[in-house]
This record gives sequence, C-alpha cells and structure tokens, in this order.
Amino acid sequence: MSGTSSTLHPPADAVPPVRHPDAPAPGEPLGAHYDQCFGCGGGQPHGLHIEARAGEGVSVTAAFTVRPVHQGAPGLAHGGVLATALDETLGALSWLLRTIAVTGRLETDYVRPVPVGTTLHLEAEVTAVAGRKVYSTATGRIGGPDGPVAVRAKALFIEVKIDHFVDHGREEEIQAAMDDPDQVRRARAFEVNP
Ligand SMILES: CCCCCCCC(=O)SCCNC(=O)CCNC(=O)[C@H](O)C(C)(C)COP(=O)(O)OP(=O)(O)OC[C@H]1O[C@@H](n2cnc3c(N)ncnc32)[C@H](O)[C@@H]1OP(=O)(O)O
Repeated sequence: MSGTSSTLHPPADAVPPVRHPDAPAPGEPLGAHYDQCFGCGGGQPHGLHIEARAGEGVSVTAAFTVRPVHQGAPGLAHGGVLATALDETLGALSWLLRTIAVTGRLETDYVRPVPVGTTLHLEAEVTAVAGRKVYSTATGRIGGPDGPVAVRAKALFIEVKIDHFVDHGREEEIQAAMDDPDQVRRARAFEVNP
C-alpha cells in the first residue's frame, strides 16, 4: 500500500464533478481525440490503441491489450506504457466534462505484473473539481473487468484553452491538425463548454 502526495487531495473548496449535458451516453465509444495520439490514435502503429467508452456519471471504461512492442522485461508490459494507459484513460474523462485538460500530476501504483497478451480493463472517474483543477482516479484490472487490480493511479489534470496546443505544439503537426476538418470538429466540441 502506498501514500498519495498532498497535491492530489482535493482542497476544501472542491466540488463534485458535473456531467456535461451533451456528454456521450453511457456505453458510447469515445473514439480517438487525435489520430496520432500514442494512447488512442489509430495512426500510431506501436501505440496503445486504447478504446474508451463513456460510463455513468463522470466516468469512463477502456481496454488496452499489451503487445510485444510494449514490453519492459521479457514477456511483461513496460511500467511507463502502463502509466500511459492510465493517463490516456484519465484523459478521456474530458469528454464527460467537455473541458480540455492536460495531466499535471500522475501517481501510479503497480500492484501486479501485466504479461504480454493481457487485456487491461481500465476504469476512471473524476472525484472532484476545484476551479481549473480536475481530480481523478483510475484502475486497471486483469483477467476481466472484475479481475484483480494490476495498476491504479491518482491524477490532477489542469484545464487549458485550445491555445495551449497551438502555442506549444510543433508547427507541422498543429498545421496538419488545423487542416483536418475532423480534428477541428473534435476540438470545437470541447471549446463550446459554457
Ligand atoms: C486533449 C486531451 C489529451 C489527453 C492526453 C492524455 C493526457 C496527457 O498526457 S496531457 C500531456 C502531458 N501534460 C503536459 O504536457 C502538461 C505540461 N504542463 C503544463 O503545460 C502546465 O504546467 C499546466 C498547463 C499543467 C499548468 O500550467 P498553468 O496553466 O500555468 O497553471 P498553474 O497556474 O501553474 O497551475 C494551476 C493550478 O494547478 C496546480 N498545478 C499545476 N501543475 C501541478 C502539478 N504538477 N502538481 C500539483 N499541482 C499542480 C497549481 O498549483 C495551481 O493551483 P492553484 O490554482 O490552487 O494555485
């Protein structure tokens, strides 16, 4: 058992998360937020290809199957890849809040080794919101959605404007994203948050 750093404890003025009225219905696939995303994009051959679905409240479920390219030790998933799976699943919670947020802090517990070929069944939920700060937790189970926990995480995501990506991303990828009508549509879905 491990502790959690104090910055991952919501402050006294934090409030429960509110599911956006236009959030995808429970069970609905969320799709990739960006085709070139290492976590969810279909355009990354060695990526995790995580498929997330909306859950009840402000929660999501997702699945990630570990492939040989994801190894750390022989036959076992790399810890950084597992952290990516947790991070990506937590990031998908933005679809439920309809805000754009990036990972500020991610703390991960590795409870069981995850062999190649295993499907990691992931769940994540927002636990509290304080201004731009979004507090969330995630678990990854093996052997089925109700199987034993192999990894878990607590995270603090920080809400940002779309300018965060335009200002900091490399020019060629930003331009390609802006030229892609599907990408612009996905970004706008978040920007209209009241
Ligand atoms: C589109 C969705 C994609 C999802 C993909 C999966 C998720 C990802 O992997 S995102 C990529 C990884 N993350 C990043 O690259 C983020 C890099 N960091 C940054 O850009 C900035 O530090 C950023 C935006 C997080 C915060 O900067 P800024 O907007 O200036 O906010 P700032 O004023 O410093 O902080 C806001 C609050 O958050 C807190 N905070 C910020 N970072 C942290 C942190 N690491 N730990 C604890 N608290 C933090 C601050 O203390 C502050 O709290 P308060 O309001 O109480 O004073």
